[in-house]
Amino acid sequence: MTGSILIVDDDPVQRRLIEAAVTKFGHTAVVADSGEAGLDALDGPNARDVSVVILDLVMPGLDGIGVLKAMRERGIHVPVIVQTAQGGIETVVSAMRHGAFDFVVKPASPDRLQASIGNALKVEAVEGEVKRTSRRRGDHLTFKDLITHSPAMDRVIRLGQKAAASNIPILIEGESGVGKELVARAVQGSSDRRSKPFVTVNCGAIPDNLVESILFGHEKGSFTGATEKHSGKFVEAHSGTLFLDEIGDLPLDVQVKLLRAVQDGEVDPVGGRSTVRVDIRLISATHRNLLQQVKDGKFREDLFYRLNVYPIFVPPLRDRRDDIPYLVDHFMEKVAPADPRRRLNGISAAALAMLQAYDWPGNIRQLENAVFRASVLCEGDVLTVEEFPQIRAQVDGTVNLDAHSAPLPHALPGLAIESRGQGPAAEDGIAATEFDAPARLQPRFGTLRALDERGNVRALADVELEMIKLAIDHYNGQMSEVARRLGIGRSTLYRKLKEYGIDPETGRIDRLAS
Ligand SMILES: Nc1ncnc2c1ncn2[C@@H]1O[C@H](COP(=O)(O)OP(=O)(O)OP(=O)(O)O)[C@@H](O)[C@H]1O
Repeated sequence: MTGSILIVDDDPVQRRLIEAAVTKFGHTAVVADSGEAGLDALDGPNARDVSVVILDLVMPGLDGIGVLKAMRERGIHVPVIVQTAQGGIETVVSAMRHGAFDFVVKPASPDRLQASIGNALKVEAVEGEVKRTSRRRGDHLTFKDLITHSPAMDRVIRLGQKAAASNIPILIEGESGVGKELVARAVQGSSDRRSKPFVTVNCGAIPDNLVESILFGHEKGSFTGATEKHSGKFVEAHSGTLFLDEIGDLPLDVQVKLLRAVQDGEVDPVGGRSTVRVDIRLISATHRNLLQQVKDGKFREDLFYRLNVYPIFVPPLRDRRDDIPYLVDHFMEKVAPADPRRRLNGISAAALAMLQAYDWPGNIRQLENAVFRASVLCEGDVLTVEEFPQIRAQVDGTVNLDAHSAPLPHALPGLAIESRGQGPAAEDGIAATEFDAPARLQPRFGTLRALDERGNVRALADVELEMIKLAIDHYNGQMSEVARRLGIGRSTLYRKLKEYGIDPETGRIDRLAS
């Protein structure tokens, strides 16, 4: 299988090396010398038909993570193979969280690169088919489309259903990839506005100087580049729902205008002489702590209270691990080929235990990508730990996978594991009656991995980072105790936390390593 491969790297030597390798494998190479040029090749007027992207992580200007984010915001689903000089686990996590398909450490061996491109092309081919099939379902999502069996999500569904019956502004909070947009769509799909427009704006993805015109519209000639009149997202969403994602990223001056639009139901297009009345249902979402943003002077307090009339918090996947088997089944089903003979029979108990033990920093989006990739690349008839190499690399050593190599004795209700399509229950389409949840594995606390995913000794900095996180967890965030036990001063500890981007409150990494 061959395709057109976009190579995004600021280093000319590296670019040429990859280009030569890609061409040798029989693919067509397209090169871009910056993140911006890479995006341009994928989107907009210069867009080319690209099947796979090979992306450098560290670049001046728009870096690799920035490109991954922008691709997601713009709905570009081309598989991305990330390459970087660092092979630290945090870098892998960061790239995978942002939707990277695979990860190679520079200098990548030709074999590794070829295998990775081959896999990406396979996934790309199936993904196109899945997109076409799922689009047929139409746009009306309801709360029934949310796959969940966890009490933590009951509250979300209850609040969402109630909100759907009114026009009250909703603020959906939760980490990236937890399903905030899905909840917003379910609210719209369960409301009277279901057949009206649902307009999404990702406030974090728009350049600051264009936010105002994109939201409120502009008149022709109102600024350089405004060659046509543009109605703006508020007007587009008239009579329907406007979903403002990443609202915490909105610049302060635009917040003033948003407040007026929310309060008075009127917008002022840039360069326009008159105001335009709009009737919209507003749903905002953020992965940030908006209240903290208010305290830090980054978000207007008056706007916060206007938006936060009805808050809904969507919990991270690690707080609802019971959903994982159901989600895995759902995502496997989504990519399953129509031909029943080519379908997978399920997932092994060990693989499921591993997925349940993992923390999923990229939440459901990351799980969806992992299952998708695993299903397409699986050569057997059951998904095993081998099909989740990136997750395995992170869980290995903290979870005893061998203890879970035996098949699961029973299926979950409505979910067959390692026995799909076999046995009387499955044949009847009836699930096993006895609920025998797969054993939940907790990582063995106090264990640090010494080797990386390629079997080499891990860098000291990575081990140090993990050790600090473990200590914070172990001593419940008591920083004096953490510093004392690690044998360093408090100021050294705080300096290290800053260096690694660890939030002293939570012990979690805020900054993305690259
Ligand atoms: N409960 C669920 N059942 C099935 N699929 C889900 C569920 N929650 C999320 N997903 C899927 O996970 C992916 C991420 O969800 P979504 O885009 O809604 O997350 P988000 O919180 O809005 O992310 P971000 O903050 O990055 O915008 C989507 O493909 C979505 O369909």
